Amino acid sequence: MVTMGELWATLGSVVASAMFVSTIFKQYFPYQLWGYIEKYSLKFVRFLYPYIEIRFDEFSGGRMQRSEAFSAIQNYLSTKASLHATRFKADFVKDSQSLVLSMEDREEVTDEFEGIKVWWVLGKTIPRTQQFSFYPAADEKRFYKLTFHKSHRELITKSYVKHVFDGGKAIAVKERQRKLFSNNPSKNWYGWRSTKWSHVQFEHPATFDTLAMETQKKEEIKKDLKKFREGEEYYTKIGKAWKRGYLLYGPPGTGKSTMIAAMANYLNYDVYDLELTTVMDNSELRSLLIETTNKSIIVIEDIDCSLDLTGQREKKKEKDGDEEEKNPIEKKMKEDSENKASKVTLSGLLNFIDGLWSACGGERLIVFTTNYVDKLDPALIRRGRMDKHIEMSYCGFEAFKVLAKNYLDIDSHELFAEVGHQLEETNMTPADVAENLMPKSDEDDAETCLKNLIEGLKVAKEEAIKKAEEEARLKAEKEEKEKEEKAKEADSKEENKKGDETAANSVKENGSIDKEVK
Ligand SMILES: Nc1ncnc2c1ncn2[C@@H]1O[C@H](COP(=O)(O)OP(=O)(O)OP(=O)(O)O)[C@@H](O)[C@H]1O
Ligand SMILES: [Mg+2]
Repeated sequence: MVTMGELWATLGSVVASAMFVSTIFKQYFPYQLWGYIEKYSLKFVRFLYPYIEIRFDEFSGGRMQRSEAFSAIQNYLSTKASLHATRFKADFVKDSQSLVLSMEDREEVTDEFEGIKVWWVLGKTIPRTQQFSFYPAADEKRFYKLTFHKSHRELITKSYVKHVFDGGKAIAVKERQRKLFSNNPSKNWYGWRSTKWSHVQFEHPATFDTLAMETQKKEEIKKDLKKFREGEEYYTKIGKAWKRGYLLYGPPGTGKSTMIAAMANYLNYDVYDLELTTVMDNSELRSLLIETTNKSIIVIEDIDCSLDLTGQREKKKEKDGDEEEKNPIEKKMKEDSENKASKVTLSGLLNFIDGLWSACGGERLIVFTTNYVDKLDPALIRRGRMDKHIEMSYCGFEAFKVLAKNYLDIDSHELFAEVGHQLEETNMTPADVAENLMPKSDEDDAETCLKNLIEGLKVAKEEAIKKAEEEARLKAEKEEKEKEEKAKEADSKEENKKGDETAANSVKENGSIDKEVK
């Protein structure tokens, strides 16, 4: 079989002869004939070299954006290169567990598609300008060159190239290291290499298997997520942006943050942890959200604390208004501190969730968490914005069984019945159950841990009873006070009434005396 090297050697001699012939022609033939000669010599070369070349540059659109095609080809060829090439660049990905080999510069890789052979070469061009550069590598322009026989033009340009892109993208999804992004304060957004989001590798061990929750509820959430992930066509069909809002609510320690991690692991998505208190205003919020990538979960934790959802800021300003004129220096200081505080508003957030943001990109989940669902504005959590509401509640027996399996590696035990009975009577968060179940030393076995939990549940129950009694006492006291106050009020009203009547009577009497006098 002819290799590309041999082909080039043949071509080299043909080109040399052609150049020699062309020099002779230029000397002895008139200028008008050159056009014809060039045309026919090109045809001749094409006849001798029946191959087509396609070049895929690394950067398209200036140097700003790395070409998607280049990355896809790189991924696709990383699997082929390990079979054919002899020189590689090696890299570890995914926690140093798998080695990725990619082609070295100018290395040739052959591939076959439906019995047709094609050649790939990684090339680079170095600019000829003699400029001094701090980053010489940044001036190089790399590209992949695909060569194939011209008789397969149709098949290669349509089917094969698509096959390579799809294959490359699938590998990227599989090999991708997921990231946890946090937003930078806007004062750090500008300057060399600064970004709006910083990231670290996302490596949270939580999964739906380890999440303590009723099985039925868990399955429902998993199905919902799966439907979303595979729903590109469906969302296009119904004319809706490919986004979905989740609201997780429940007391602290019931697993809201853990659920987000499990979701990200299940979907294989990146996580953007959006800290709203460092976002100055709605336009900053917009530019942050626009920079998020697809296949991601955007998380806003404790939404009730990060946003002024009750309009209290407005009220506070009104109250301060009276004092403004009294102390101008204080007023200025107050203004400065207010200017520094976040001015993201509910309407800004809402506009973005279902307004403009819908137009850019898809495949994004937005998850809000709160401990107090009642505090949230109904406008924020209506379906369409927050499509799915999930209540994370106190630990039930099913959730306990998951924790027992996670922490003690047991599916059943004679003490389970007692734990179940106690859980029915006491509200304990999965976080507290987990803490009680965790072995505190090497000597602690499953039985000791379960006994600890039962003890913990009993204590919690007693405390809850005491708290309820205390609350009832306070309530009764308050009611008693209110009653007394009402009685007092009624008394004073009665007295006032009586006073008024006496006065009216005396006026009447005076009037009749006056008449008599007349
Ligand atoms: N449902 C659960 N399943 C498994 N582990 C849980 C669950 N709930 C809580 N935990 C454990 O408790 C810890 C705290 O839970 P998590 O941070 O998810 O609670 P949260 O609901 O986000 O609380 P907060 O409202 O305070 O943010 C977790 O690290 C996890 O180990
Ligand atoms: Mg949390």
